[in-house]
Amino acid sequence: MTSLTNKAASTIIHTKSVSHTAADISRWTGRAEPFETARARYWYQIAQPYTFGSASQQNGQRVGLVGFACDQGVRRNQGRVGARAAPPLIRQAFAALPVIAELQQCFDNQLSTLLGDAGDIHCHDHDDFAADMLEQAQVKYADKVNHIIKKGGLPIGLGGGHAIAYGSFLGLWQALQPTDITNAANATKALPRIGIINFDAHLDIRQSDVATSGTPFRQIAEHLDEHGQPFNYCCIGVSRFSNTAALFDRAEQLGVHIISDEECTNKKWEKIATQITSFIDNVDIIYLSIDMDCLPSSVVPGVSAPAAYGIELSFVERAVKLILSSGKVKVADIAEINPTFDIDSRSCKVAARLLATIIEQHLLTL
Ligand SMILES: N=CN[C@@H](CCC(=O)O)C(=O)O
Ligand SMILES: [Mn+2]
Ligand SMILES: [Mn+2]
Repeated sequence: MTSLTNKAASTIIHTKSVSHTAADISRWTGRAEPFETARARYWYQIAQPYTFGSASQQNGQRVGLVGFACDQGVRRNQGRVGARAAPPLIRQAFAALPVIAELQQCFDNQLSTLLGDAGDIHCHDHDDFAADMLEQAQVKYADKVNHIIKKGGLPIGLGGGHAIAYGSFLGLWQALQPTDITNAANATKALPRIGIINFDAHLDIRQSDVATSGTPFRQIAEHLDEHGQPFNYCCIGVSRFSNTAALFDRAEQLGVHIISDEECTNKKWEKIATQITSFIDNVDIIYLSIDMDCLPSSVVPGVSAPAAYGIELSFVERAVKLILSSGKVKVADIAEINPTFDIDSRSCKVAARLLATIIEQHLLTL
C-alpha cells in the first residue's frame, strides 16, 4: 500500500507556521452560586491549565483538553470552512455545565486534578490551499496528545475539522512506542491492538493526493499497514447517501466494521451493543472519535457537512458510555463543529454535552 498523504508532512516545504496558545483560564466562566452549597459546582470552577512538565512524571491532570483550531482539511475537501473557530466555543459551553454529584463524591478533595486545559493548536493562512499548515498542525497537536497519554491522562481533542483524527492517532501511536528500544524486552514487546471507533455519517477513507478532512482513517490504515499492524475500524452512523460506492468498496477492502445510520435507528439497542462490545473485545486500546455530523442537522446545524438523517443524540450518548466503560479508551476527539452555521449555540451545546459524557464516564470507570 502506498502512502502519499502520510509522506506529505515530511516532503512539503514548511513555508508557513502553526502556533500553540496556552490555556486562558479567564475564559472558563459560568454562573456564580453564592447562595448555594459548594455542591453547586461547575466545570469552569474545576478546570486548570494543563500541567505539562516532564512526560515521565505522572502528575498531569486526569483529562487534558487540546484544541485543534484548524479547518484546512475541510477546505481541501471542498467543504464549508469555519470549524477552526470551534474549540473555544465548545469549551465555553462545557465550562457552564455542572459537575455531577457522583463525580464530586468519587473525587471529593481531588477535583482540581481532574481537568487540564492544554490550549489550542492554530493553523494560519487558511486561504493558501497548497501550504502545509494542516500537516504541521497535526504534528504539533499529536505532540500534546502523546504527552498527555504518557503522563497517564486522557487527551480529548476539540476540532477543528476531522483531519484532527490523524493527529489524535499519531499522538497515540507515538505514546505507544517503547522509549528504550535498547532494552531487549521492550524491543520484542508486541504493540497493543488498536481499535478505532468513529461516529460519523462519512467513512473518511477518501483517496487523495493530500490529507483532507475526508482522508484521516485511510491515512491511519496506511500508517498501520506500513508498520505491520492491523486496522481495526468501526464506523457508526454511516449514511448510504453520504458515501460513494468507491468508498464502500474501500471500506470492504480495509475490513471496516460499518454500523449504518439506519441500523442505529431501526435495530434494537441490544443488537448494536453486542456488535460494539465484540469489536471492543477484540482490541486492547481504543481511539474514540465523534464527528458531530453523525447527528441530524436539526440537532446540530453547525457542522461542515450537515446530515439529512443522522443518528439520535440519546443513541450516541448510550454508545459512548458503553465504549468508555470498557476502560480501553486512550484518546478521544470531537470534530467538525462549524460555529458559522450554528443557531443559538445549539451545536456547541450538544458537543459540550458529549464532552461531559466522555469525561464523566472516563473518570467513573478509572
Ligand atoms: N469529514 C468529512 N468529510 C466528508 C464531507 C462530505 C461533504 O462535504 O459533503 C467526506 O469527505 O465525505
Ligand atoms: Mn462526517
Ligand atoms: Mn468525519
